[in-house]
Amino acid sequence: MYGPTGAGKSHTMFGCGGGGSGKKEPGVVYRSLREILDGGVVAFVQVTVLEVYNEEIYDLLSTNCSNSLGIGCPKGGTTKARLEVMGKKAKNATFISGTDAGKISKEIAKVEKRRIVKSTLCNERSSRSHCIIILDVPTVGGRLMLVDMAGSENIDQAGQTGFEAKMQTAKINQGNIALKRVVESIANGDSHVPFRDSKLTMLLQDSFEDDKSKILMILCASPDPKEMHKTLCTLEYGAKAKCIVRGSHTPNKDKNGGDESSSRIAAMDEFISKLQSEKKQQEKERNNAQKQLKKKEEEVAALRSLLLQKEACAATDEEEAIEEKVNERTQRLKAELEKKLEECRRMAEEFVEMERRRMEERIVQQQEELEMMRRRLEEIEVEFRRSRGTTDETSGFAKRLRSLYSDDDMVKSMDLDMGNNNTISSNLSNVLQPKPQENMVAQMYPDRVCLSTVFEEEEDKSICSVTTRPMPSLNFGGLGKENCVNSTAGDKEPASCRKLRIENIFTLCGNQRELSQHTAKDEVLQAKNDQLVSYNEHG
Ligand SMILES: Nc1ncnc2c1ncn2[C@@H]1O[C@H](COP(=O)(O)OP(=O)(O)OP(=O)(O)O)[C@@H](O)[C@H]1O
Repeated sequence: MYGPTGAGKSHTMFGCGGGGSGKKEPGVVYRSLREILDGGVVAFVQVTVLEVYNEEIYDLLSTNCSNSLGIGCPKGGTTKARLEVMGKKAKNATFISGTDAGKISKEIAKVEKRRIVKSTLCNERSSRSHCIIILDVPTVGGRLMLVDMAGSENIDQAGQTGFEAKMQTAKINQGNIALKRVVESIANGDSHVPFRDSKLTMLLQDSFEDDKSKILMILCASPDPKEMHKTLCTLEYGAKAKCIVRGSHTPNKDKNGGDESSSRIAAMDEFISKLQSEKKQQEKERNNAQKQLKKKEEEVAALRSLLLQKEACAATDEEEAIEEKVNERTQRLKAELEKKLEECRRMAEEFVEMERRRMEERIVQQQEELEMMRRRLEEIEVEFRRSRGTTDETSGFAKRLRSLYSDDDMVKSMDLDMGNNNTISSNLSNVLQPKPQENMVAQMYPDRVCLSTVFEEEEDKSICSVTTRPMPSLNFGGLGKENCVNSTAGDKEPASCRKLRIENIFTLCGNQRELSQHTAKDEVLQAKNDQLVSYNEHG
């Protein structure tokens, strides 16, 4: 029983509510006795009650007062026998025996009152001694030692004054401190355990050293909050006592002749097995932790793969969006291209229509000009006939022109009917003769009239062209105007001159197509003539 003063050690040990076995609340001593004797198995016990006070052992059951001490004797005045310690036991200790738990309890209750108590500031009946009740059961060879320790206390807190009182408190604490050292030494595995530092530890040595013994420590703590620090110290002491591995630290020579090494080895084996069990537990926890870690890693991997899938989907969506934009833009550009093409087509049609209108206007204009030219020729012819004194209007060049242009075909304007070219030629010859009247007409219309006659010798045809337009850019090629006007069919003029005239005629008429065709035809004929001449010359 361990704890600070006033915590309830004596109350737990002996109970309260009356003396002997008749207590309403019996303590551990009476309960144990009843359990041993009333259990039906064991019918006999020997009880010894000892008190350790000031490092002396007193027999509370002895009535011999020879060794009695005056100090601290209960009111009853009964002296207590002081005992010597022999080995680990009190020599000549008195015991009471019996099989009746009630009677024994009453005797114990009597001697309980013989314990030395004193009123302190902490406890009105503070035990000043350690009380040891030893229950021997010879029939089974067992022993139960119940120890009610004196309260560990602070001298100042206990209000102790005077030298003797302080010495008494110091002695009490000596037993407590010695027991504390023994417990710590055993717990630490020291080779030396200080059992002999106090009488209390000497009497308890068997209990600590016997491998078969069991030690139960009851810690008492005060409910007073002011005693908190004491309660903590008490708990620390109890925790230290729990670490005791009995039998491994103290020499033990058992009855079978075994030495301490066997018990030490057993203790070591037990310690090793304890460590192994702890290791197994730790490995189990580690395996569980690894499983959880693996599970977490799998979850992380799954989440990563999910993230990658999401990113891939996002990339695909982005590509699709880009492709869709490209398609949309392509469609828009195609539409714009179609629109532009349509616009170009429309512009081309407008241009063609405009050109067609312009050409029509030009044709109309040319027709008007031809008509005007024709009328002018008629006037000239009338003038010419009048100057000659003839009135024949059915012949002549003007008449022929009138018949030719009776229909409005502009193409025929350049393709004169060659079937009657002699007449035309003669008429033209007449018309184009450099006669005084003609000169006169020419003088009258110097920039409006220009006549040119071409005789196609090879085809025996003559082409006559007349124009009343201003001469745009006629090429006379060194030929005098007189030569051009006065040319006849019989004249031997050079081919270049003849070509030049034809070009002039077509230029005047504005028909370049016929000009190119005629020129090409002329060149072909010229080539044939040259071949023929060459053939004749060489036979
Ligand atoms: N559990 C409890 N129920 C009722 N009263 C109790 C209890 N524990 C202790 N007490 C009372 O407290 C007082 C002190 O108890 P007790 O004498 O047992 O303390 P103690 O630890 O033995 O002190 P000390 O070490 O000084 O002897 C006593 O009057 C006791 O009746």
